[in-house]
Amino acid sequence: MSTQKPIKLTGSRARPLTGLARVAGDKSISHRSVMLGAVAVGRTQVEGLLEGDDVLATAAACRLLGARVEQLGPGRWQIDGVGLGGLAAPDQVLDMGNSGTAARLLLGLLATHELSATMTGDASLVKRPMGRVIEPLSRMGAKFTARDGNKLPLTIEGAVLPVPLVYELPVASAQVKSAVLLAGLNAPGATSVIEREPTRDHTERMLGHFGADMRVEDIGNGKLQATVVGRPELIAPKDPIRVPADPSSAAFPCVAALLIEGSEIKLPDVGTNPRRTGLYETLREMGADLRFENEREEGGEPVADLVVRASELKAVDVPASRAPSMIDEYPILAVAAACARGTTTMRGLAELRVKESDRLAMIANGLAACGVRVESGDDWLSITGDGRPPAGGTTVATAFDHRIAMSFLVLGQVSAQPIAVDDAAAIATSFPDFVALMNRLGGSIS
Ligand SMILES: O=C(O)C1=C[C@@H](OP(=O)(O)O)[C@@H](O)[C@H](O)C1
Ligand SMILES: C=C(OP(=O)(O)O)C(=O)O
Repeated sequence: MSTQKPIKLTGSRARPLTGLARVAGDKSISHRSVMLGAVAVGRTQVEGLLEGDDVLATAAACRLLGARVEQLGPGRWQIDGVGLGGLAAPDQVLDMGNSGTAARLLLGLLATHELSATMTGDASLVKRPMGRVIEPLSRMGAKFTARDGNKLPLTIEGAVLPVPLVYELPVASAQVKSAVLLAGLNAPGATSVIEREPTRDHTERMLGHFGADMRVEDIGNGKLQATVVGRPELIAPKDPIRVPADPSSAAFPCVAALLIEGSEIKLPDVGTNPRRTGLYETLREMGADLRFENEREEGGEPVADLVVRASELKAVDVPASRAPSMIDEYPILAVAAACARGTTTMRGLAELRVKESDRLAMIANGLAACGVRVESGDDWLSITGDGRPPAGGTTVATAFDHRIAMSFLVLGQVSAQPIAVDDAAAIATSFPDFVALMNRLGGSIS
């Protein structure tokens, strides 16, 4: 949570959104390109890197660990790697800010480097569970001293003799999967992660792109096993990595355009990795007029241009099995559901409770304050709309959560009365250009 002065912003009834919306680079892919660049041999070039606070925290940490990480121009970065095993002990605490991805993935890399480092984060990150990575990484030989045993700040001592691991994920988490695979990079032999519910696979794809011996197999019973063979020659790719626009960020202008009558927008170069597109599938089921055009592949990731037209939405049941492919999109889906006709039920949401805020509670309380009928349980939400936007006319608490802030600013642009958010500063963690982009399209956030 920021120590800076809160930034209060208000979303008010907007004109139809039109035009081209270039959305910021994918956060997950940006973190990974900097981290893999830092441990590869040679110079990794990146285009379209997300320059949000979360990724800048990864860049700063990789510098403290000895890699050269430089910005050449807007979105254009280069990383001179130290080679696998070459990370150096940092002479300062690694501050991962608000970013769970930065903290957990970096702990993976550090776990098999013979060094000691202390890591912390902001008031939100220090509340989030780290036991989920401490447990497997300890089995690989790393040692941890953590506040309350499983929270930041913590000190990690990387393994002197790393042990490879076969690990079945107890929770559907790409961050835990990635932490174990990244630790496996500098362990002898093969390290595998087994998952029952497929989570985003950017680490697997990018490891392949850097030349690692990486394979993913279907091992039956609905399980996938991702295996990396340790101590590969990890080589900086010849061509720059082009980071697609983030489908999780594109979700906000997309839902705004669906809800604001008369809108039609185009979002170029959006990542369409099927492990990330659950929201778009759900919106289509709700009757959304959205289509992906010009589908292609760039740097091992599928991308397309997303065209969205205002649509009348109807309620749907969102199955728990879809949660991993849209885990960050429930706040904005809840906004769409509040304006749809009927009762939308979303299940399998337990993980929402351990994000930047308890998102399940923040969505339920925020929508109720805006006049929406909401019910919730431990891991589910149901939202009833009558096909028209709700009353609004309130200030919603965000708990320094970027996705909560952006979601309610979208709702404020369609609700009968404006909706303010108490602090929009966190938006800079993932989508620094959000307010300017929305207003350029015809939105009304000030
Ligand atoms: O691996 C990643 O880049 C991410 C994985 C997800 O977290 P979990 O692994 O905790 O589900 C997601 O919520 C986060 O925004 C980014
Ligand atoms: C959960 C998120 O990120 P992280 O876990 O990296 O903080 C998010 O961006 O919604």
